[in-house]
Amino acid sequence: MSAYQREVEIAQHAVTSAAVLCQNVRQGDDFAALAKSDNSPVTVADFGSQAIVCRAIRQAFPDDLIIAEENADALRSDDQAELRGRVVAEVQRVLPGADETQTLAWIDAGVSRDAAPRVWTLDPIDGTKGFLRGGQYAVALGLLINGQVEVAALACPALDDDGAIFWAVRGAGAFQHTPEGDKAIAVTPTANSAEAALCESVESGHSDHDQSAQIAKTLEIARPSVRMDSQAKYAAVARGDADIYLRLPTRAGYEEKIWDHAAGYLVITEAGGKVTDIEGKPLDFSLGSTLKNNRGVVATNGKLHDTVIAAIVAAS
Ligand SMILES: Nc1ncnc2c1ncn2[C@@H]1O[C@H](COP(=O)(O)O)[C@@H](O)[C@H]1OP(=O)(O)O
Ligand SMILES: [Mg+2]
Ligand SMILES: [Mg+2]
Ligand SMILES: [Mg+2]
Repeated sequence: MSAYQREVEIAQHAVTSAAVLCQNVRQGDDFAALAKSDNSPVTVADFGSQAIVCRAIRQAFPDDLIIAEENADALRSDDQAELRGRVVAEVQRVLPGADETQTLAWIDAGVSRDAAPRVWTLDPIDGTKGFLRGGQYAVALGLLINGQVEVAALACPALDDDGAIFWAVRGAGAFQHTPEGDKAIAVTPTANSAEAALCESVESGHSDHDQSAQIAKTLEIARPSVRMDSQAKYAAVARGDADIYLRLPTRAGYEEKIWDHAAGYLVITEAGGKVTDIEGKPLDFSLGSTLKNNRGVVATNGKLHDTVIAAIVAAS
């Protein structure tokens, strides 16, 4: 039996169920968002997805901690009774018999923020803006042991025709789930930056598009950059659809959240690629909920990594 076999099974199953909930919501006629205190959107599906995944982890591994993006505070308020009811109803479609008290408690199982020897990190919907605009989004789950990402499960429900599920275990490879079984995935062999495909966020507030254009020019990249929401970008590089993912800081002081990167990081790394910050430093997942020792993220097929970092240094 391979290491973390049970964790992989639970994680894969959890993100797959959560993806079903998200697609159910997206296929409905109303998935309006609530604005959080930082003005970013959160929907019925973000809450429902977090409930599904946290429940699965709680049941299988009752002692594990979970650092997840959302919490149930807004849902508990009297003036959000309608939203709360819709979240419970969506959870019940996937888990018949779930009640309101349970649903809110499952969501709040994800409120840990500190580092721990064994802690999961969850983005119930990564790319909520993509979810809302009909673009890419992901359900991203990682297991950190002593600050290292050991297990990852990444559901990209809007990728390909029927969605795509990726998973990885440190030291054991990265895989895409298919009806015929799990298929190992690998990054491209591209070593010439002029032939590379670059991807980045749709949101210019999340990653500096002007600077990436300048870097693409330095690298003599001929193709226009592919803009995509969420950790689907990590999946794209991991399976060879793209060669480079740039996330260039737009403002000083923004600390990247671990749930925005842990799963994608392991999937690319295990597919043969490399992930660092914009200075080429390894991402440090050991510091709690943010990557406070890093700035931005650069993910590549590995072969292009040093060239890309040099181009970023030259552009800044
Ligand atoms: N200033 C920022 N720089 C980088 N990422 C950000 C910034 N503000 C929000 N994000 C995060 O970027 C993620 C989406 O990435 P992408 O644009 O690649 O799809 C979201 O999880 C979002 O976090 P949040 O959920 O708190 O809004
Ligand atoms: Mg996110
Ligand atoms: Mg999110
Ligand atoms: Mg969010």
